[in-house]
Amino acid sequence: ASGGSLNPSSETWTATVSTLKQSLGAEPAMSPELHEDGLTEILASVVEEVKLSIGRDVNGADVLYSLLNAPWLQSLLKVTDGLQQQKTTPDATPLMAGVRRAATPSPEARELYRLLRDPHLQAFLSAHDTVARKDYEPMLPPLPDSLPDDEEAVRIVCLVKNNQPLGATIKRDELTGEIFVARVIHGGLADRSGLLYAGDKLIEVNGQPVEGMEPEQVIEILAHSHGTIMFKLVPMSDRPVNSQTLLYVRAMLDYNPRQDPAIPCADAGMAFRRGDVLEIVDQTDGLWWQARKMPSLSACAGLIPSAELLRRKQRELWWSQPFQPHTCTTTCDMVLITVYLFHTDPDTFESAGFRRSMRLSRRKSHSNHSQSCYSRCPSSCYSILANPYEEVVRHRRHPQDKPRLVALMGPSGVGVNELRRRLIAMDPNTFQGPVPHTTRPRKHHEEWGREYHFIGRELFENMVYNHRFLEYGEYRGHLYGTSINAIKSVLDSGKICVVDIEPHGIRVVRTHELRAYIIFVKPPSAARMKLTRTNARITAAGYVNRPFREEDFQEIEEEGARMESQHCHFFDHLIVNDGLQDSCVQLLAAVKRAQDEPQWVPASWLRPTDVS
Ligand SMILES: Nc1ncnc2c1ncn2[C@@H]1O[C@H](COP(=O)(O)OP(=O)(O)OP(=O)(O)O)[C@@H](O)[C@H]1O
Repeated sequence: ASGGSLNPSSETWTATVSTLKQSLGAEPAMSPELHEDGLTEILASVVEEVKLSIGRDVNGADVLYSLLNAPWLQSLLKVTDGLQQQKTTPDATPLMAGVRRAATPSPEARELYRLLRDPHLQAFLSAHDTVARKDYEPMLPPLPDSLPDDEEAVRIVCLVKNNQPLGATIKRDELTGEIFVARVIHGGLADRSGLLYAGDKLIEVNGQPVEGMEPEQVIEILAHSHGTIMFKLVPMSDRPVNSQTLLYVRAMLDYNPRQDPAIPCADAGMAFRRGDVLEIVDQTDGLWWQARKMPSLSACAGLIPSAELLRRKQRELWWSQPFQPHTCTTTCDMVLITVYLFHTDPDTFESAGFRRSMRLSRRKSHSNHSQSCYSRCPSSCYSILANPYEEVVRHRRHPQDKPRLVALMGPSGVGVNELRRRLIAMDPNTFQGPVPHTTRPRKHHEEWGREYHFIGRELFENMVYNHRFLEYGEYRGHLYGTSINAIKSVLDSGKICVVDIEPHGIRVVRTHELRAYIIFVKPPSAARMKLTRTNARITAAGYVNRPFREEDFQEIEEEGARMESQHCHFFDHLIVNDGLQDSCVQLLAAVKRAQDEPQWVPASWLRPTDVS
C-alpha cells in the first residue's frame, strides 16, 4: 500500500491524506493525527484483524457482521470514495468557469475569479491540466507492422513538422542512385531532434521509397507533408564526433546565397556583408561551412561558402578576366612620393603635445579610383581574396596594457584633422599625435623630438625601405613622414595616440604591432555640408586655403561613399561628421569604448609568434 503508485508526488499525497482526514471525520479507529503513513497503518491493522479472525473458531456470520461494521473497513471505504472524487476532477481550468457561473457571486468569488484570470495563474492551471492529462508529447503514428528482419540496420525516424524548415539537405549518389542526408544544419529541427545525421541513407519518406529519385522529388515530398514526417533510413555506421572548436571570422566580402547558383540549398544559405562577424559552427564539409551571424540571435545556422571555395571561385574569376593595367591605388601600399604635398605649418604648434597636422594633402585626382579591386587587382588586393575570412577573437584590453591606437580615416575635407585636433586639445594628457620625422634643417626655436625628429635623407630613405613609415611625402625638396616608432613611443608613454590615415595606411596600422581601432569619418550629404561648412576652409591642391565650393561637397560625398564601400570591413566604428560638437562627443565615446570594452580583433594580434 505504497502511496507512490497512487500519487506521483509527495505534495499530491499530502493533499490526498488531508482529503481523507476530512472524509474520515472523527472516526474512532483513526488516529486524529493521521500522517502520511496513516493509510499503511490502517491496511496493516486490517491484515492483522483478518489474521486473528481466521485463527479463531467462530460463527462465519458473526465474522462477516463484525467485518462489515469494523471501523477500519468504514475508513477504507471512505478512502476509496476520496480517491474516486480526486480522479474525476483532473482539470483545473474548469474551476474558473465554475466560479464564473455563480449566479450572484460574493465578493470573495469575484476576487477568486479575478485571481484565477491572472495570466500566470492561467499558465499554471494550463500546465497542471497538461500534466494531469499526460499530454506531454505529440502523438506519433504507430510504427509499421512489417519491419524488416535486419531491424538493427534500419531506423524509423518520425519528426513533427512545424513552420520551421527541416534543417537538413540531401544528396544523391550518382552511381547507386541512393539518397543520403548531406548535412544537418546546426540548431535546425533535424539537429535538435538528434535523430538525423549527415551520411544517413534514406530508404523511404512517408512510406514512399526514395531510391532512384532526384533530390528535388524527395524535397517535393517533404514540402507537401504536413504534421509528421516519417523517414525510414539506414544510419551511417561511423557517426563523426563533433569535436570542432568554434571559430569566429570577419567577412572580407559580401555574400548572397540567392545569387549563388552553386549553393546546395539557397534556403539553407546565409547572406552576410563585409565586416560582419560570423561564428563558424561546422567546417566538416570542406566547401560549405555552417555559420551564425554575431551577435547570434538565431539558434539556427546557415550555409556559407568555405574560405577554400571562395578562393577557388576568385581564382577562376580572375583568370577569366582580361588583363588590365593595375590602377587601383586604394588598397596597394605604393605611395608615390611626388604626388603628395604637406600642408603643415611647422612654425605653428601648441605646447601640450599638439602640433598642426602632419597629414599629407589629399586633394588630388581620384579619377582612377573607380577600378574595382574585387576581381582585377592582381597584387596586394588579391590578398583579400586569398583570405576572404579573417579569424577574429573577442578581446578586452587589460588595464595594464598599452592604450589602443586610434586611427581616423575619411575623405579629404570631411573634417578628420579638425576632429583629431579637437580631441587632443580636449585632454592633451590623455591624447597625443605622433611626432613626425623630417629631413629639413632644424630652425633655431625647434627642439629635436618636440616639433620633429630631424634626420638625414639617407636614414629617412632607409626607414622608407624598411616600411617604418605610416605615410610620408616630399614638400619643397624635404621629406616628411609619420613613423611607426613615433606612434609606438606615444603608446609606450601611456597616452592614446591619435593618427589620421589614408586607405593605404589601413594595412600598416591593422597589425600585431599597432593594433589600431579604425574610425571612419563619414561625410553627411552634400546639401548638409553646404549648410554646416559656411565658415570652413579647405586645403586645395598647391596648398591653397580657400572656402568650400559647391563641387567640393559633391566630391567629398562621392569619395566618402567610395571609401566606405571599399574599406568598410576594416572600420571598427563610423561617425557621420554633421554637427562638429556632436561628432566630438561621439568620437570621445568611441575612443573610450575602444580602450575599455571588448572588441573583435584579428586573432593574429594575440598570437605572439605570428608575424603580421
Ligand atoms: N562638422 C563640421 N562642421 C563644420 N565645419 C567643419 C566640420 N568638420 C570640419 N569642418 C571644417 O572643415 C574644414 C576642413 O576640415 P579638415 O581640415 O579637418 O578636413 P580634413 O578631412 O582633414 O581634410 P584634409 O586632409 O584635406 O585637410 C575645416 O575648416 C574644419 O574646421
